[in-house]
Amino acid sequence: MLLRQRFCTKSAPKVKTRMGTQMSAWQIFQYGGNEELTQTTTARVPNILKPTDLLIEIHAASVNPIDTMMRGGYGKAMINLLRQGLWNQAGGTEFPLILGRDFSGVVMETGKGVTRYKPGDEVWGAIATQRQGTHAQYCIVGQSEISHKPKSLSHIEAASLPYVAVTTWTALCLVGELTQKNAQNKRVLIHGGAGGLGTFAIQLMKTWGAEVTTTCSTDAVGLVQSLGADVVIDYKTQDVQSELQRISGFDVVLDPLGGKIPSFSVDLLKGWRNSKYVSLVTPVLSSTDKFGIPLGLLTTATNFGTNIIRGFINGRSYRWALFIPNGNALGQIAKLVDNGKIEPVIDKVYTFDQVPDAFQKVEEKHGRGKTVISIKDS
Ligand SMILES: NC(=O)C1=CN([C@@H]2O[C@H](COP(=O)(O)OP(=O)(O)OC[C@H]3O[C@@H](n4cnc5c(N)ncnc54)[C@H](OP(=O)(O)O)[C@@H]3O)[C@@H](O)[C@H]2O)C=CC1
Repeated sequence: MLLRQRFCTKSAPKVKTRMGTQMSAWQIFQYGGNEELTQTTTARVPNILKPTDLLIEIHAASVNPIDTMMRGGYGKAMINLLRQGLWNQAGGTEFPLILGRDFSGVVMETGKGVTRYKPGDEVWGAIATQRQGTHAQYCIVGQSEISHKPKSLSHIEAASLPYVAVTTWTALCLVGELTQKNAQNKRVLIHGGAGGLGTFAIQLMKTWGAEVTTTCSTDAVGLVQSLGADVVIDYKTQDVQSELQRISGFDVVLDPLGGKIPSFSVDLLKGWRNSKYVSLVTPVLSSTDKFGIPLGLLTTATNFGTNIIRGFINGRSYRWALFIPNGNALGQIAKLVDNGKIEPVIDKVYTFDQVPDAFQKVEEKHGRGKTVISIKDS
């Protein structure tokens, strides 16, 4: 495990114009398993289509559970609906599809409406699901999806954070309504503390003065304690239900694991105290895949409504959160990183040729921090 391991930061290359019309990338041509991942050196370098878009040279990217799920077709009904606009502009189609949702890299070209960045700037970002992904030499991003990268991190270190950081921000801050000002002494339960998302969420909450309880396996207890977790429950050796019920009364519960979290978790919240259970496993994408968009949305709304009513009955609130690109949040997180408040936790770094191995690792679902792909320096 590379906790805060230092990698050389290379100075930004001289940027004048795009390097060529073809690039290396990992693509899929149909949904399926790892065997669908195809490496090419002749993918088309994407074009800037909107004035607020930028062309990025990617130095490093991470692999997230969403990449392995999208490889299998998860969310395709909704994501393809969102992609229609891009297809109309670029004349593209669903395949070949490049996976990968975050990156650290360098700005190569900017659209006319880009005001905050210029060629040569080092940036990081987590991009919308309908865009072509970041497991490639270049990608197109919108200026609202990125910020300047933390100066204190190498590209490999930086690439480990954007997707999990922005998702955590959405879940705990936008949906869970925690802020730097009000989080002090709040009691927060973070399930799955050893994974990519958990390792970031623990650090953010500790930086803001919350009291953090987390669950993880035996071998990860030391890791989550080193990140600041106040109470650690080892779900392999301890009775999670009785331990959590003993200390219950949480202001916010973050549930990234959905069905793996026992239903009693909702009852661990403080009653009648504006407490919130935030789940990162929403049925919206799986329901629309299964039933089509109208019926899938209806099923989701019914499910959501049931949980809201349940929340009203006991004064607690049940909410879902989804990744939403957020360059402003990344800018604030970059400052926390440069101030030494948050550190990247990297499980393993793979070369660009080893992308299928990186997918396999993430698919095993036993992350201890993040899985990163080195692209520029591979
Ligand atoms: N809605 C959204 O937009 C998003 C949702 N997510 C969700 O968050 C989940 C986690 O993401 P991420 O952290 O990146 O994934 P990782 O694969 O990095 O981590 C998953 C972690 O969960 C732990 N875990 C599994 N079961 C339990 C359990 N019963 N109790 C405690 N810990 C457990 C694993 O540890 P161990 O090896 O000990 O089992 C592992 O450390 C994803 O699977 C996805 O469902 C993530 C990002 C966006």
